[in-house]
Amino acid sequence: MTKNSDTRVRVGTPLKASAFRVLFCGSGELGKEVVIELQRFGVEVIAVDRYADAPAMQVAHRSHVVDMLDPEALRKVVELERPNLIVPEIEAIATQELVELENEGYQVIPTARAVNLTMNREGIRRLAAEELGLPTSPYRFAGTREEYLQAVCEIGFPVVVKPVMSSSGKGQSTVRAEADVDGAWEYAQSGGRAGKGRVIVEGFVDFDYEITLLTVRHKSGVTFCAPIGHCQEDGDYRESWQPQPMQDRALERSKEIARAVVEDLGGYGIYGVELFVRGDDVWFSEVSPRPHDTGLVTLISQDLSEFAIHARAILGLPIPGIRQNGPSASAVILPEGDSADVVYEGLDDALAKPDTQLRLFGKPELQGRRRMGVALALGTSIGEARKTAGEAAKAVKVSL
Ligand SMILES: Nc1ncnc2c1ncn2[C@@H]1O[C@H](COP(=O)(O)OP(=O)(O)OP(=O)(O)O)[C@@H](O)[C@H]1O
Ligand SMILES: NCC(=O)N[C@@H]1O[C@H](COP(=O)([O-])[O-])[C@@H](O)[C@H]1O
Ligand SMILES: [Mg+2]
Repeated sequence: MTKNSDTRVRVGTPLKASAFRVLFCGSGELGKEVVIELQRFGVEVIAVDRYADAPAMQVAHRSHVVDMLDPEALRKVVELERPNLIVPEIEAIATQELVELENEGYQVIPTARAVNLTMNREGIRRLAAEELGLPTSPYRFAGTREEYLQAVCEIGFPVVVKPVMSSSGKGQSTVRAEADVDGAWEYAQSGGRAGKGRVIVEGFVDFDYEITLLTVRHKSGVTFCAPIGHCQEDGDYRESWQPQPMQDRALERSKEIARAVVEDLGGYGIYGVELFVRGDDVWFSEVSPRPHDTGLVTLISQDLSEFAIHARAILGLPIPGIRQNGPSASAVILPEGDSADVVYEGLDDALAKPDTQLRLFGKPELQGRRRMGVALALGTSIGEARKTAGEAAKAVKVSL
């Protein structure tokens, strides 16, 4: 796919000289769905991750196993493949190297700066709170145990402690009393996606509910999806639903905050803007410069899923409208154990009801607790959709 002088998109043929090549840094479940959407446009896709047979690798044209936190290794694979677009899919990447590559002419989605700032909680939090003046939880950063203890003391219980580079709740804990303080530091040092390092200590926001506002920057402007409500345990999402009922004022405020963030970060693509809501008050929490896990619900809740939207936006294609299909929900399949050959049963029970779908990600290994799939459902109400999705997820039996 190339741009004519009038910027209209032209489609080439994968694996030929005319191919439009997209390289994914990170090849998990979210990338897998975007790869499928790009394949539908005849794009040539290269999937990269830290381990072999990652979900997106299974649907890409080819793949590479690379330590993406190693700048030299990352550069080597980019220079080998010379992609038209580089699409970061996970936060644990040597993002400074992406900045360099962008300076040399590579195009990073949505922009290397957006990826660099959001991969690290310090970058995005300082931008949102200190430069854009958006409301956030109170926070401190700490690089040593002493700084950490000082930060907890200044903010006061309860606090949420997270490694600056982590996601899906890895290394995250809530500290409610003195007895939890040491454990939270140790967990943050061992549980992040990039090893030991700095942490953020956040004051606990006592919200009524939290949302992800999927916000897409595309060639014709900014478009919002209906708000997605979700519930999290141990910092990781368990269930999401759309649309989250909201007062007009809170939704307007959410859109204002999301617009301010994505307009500053720029580029084309979907962003998952995470917000806490209490009454009419809205706090910015964080933002993913790519599809969001809670947005898996859009595989059933919208005519264009967040993955289809991302594919269109990054290719410079129009997104004239997004149809919402009514009350919908997703529930994760989150087994725990150890296996290098997981088997799934009960799919027939899970899919027995109409308006129910499943995705099994095909992850090659389970070590500890890992999201391996998701159940999706439509309903006549959010409550019904959540119940159906939850039952479908439970019906899937995982044997190790
Ligand atoms: N300051 C806070 N006050 C109250 N709850 C919080 C706070 N920070 C985080 N949480 C809760 O923990 C969840 C996960 O936090 P956060 O989004 O920062 O972590 P994450 O590891 O980046 O997760 P993900 O990658 O799934 O988005 C939030 O969705 C929210 O439910
Ligand atoms: N909250 C971020 C998120 O959901 N990211 C998704 O999880 C994958 C990593 O999964 P893994 O830890 O099971 O390898 C990532 O590659 C991405 O698809
Ligand atoms: Mg989050």
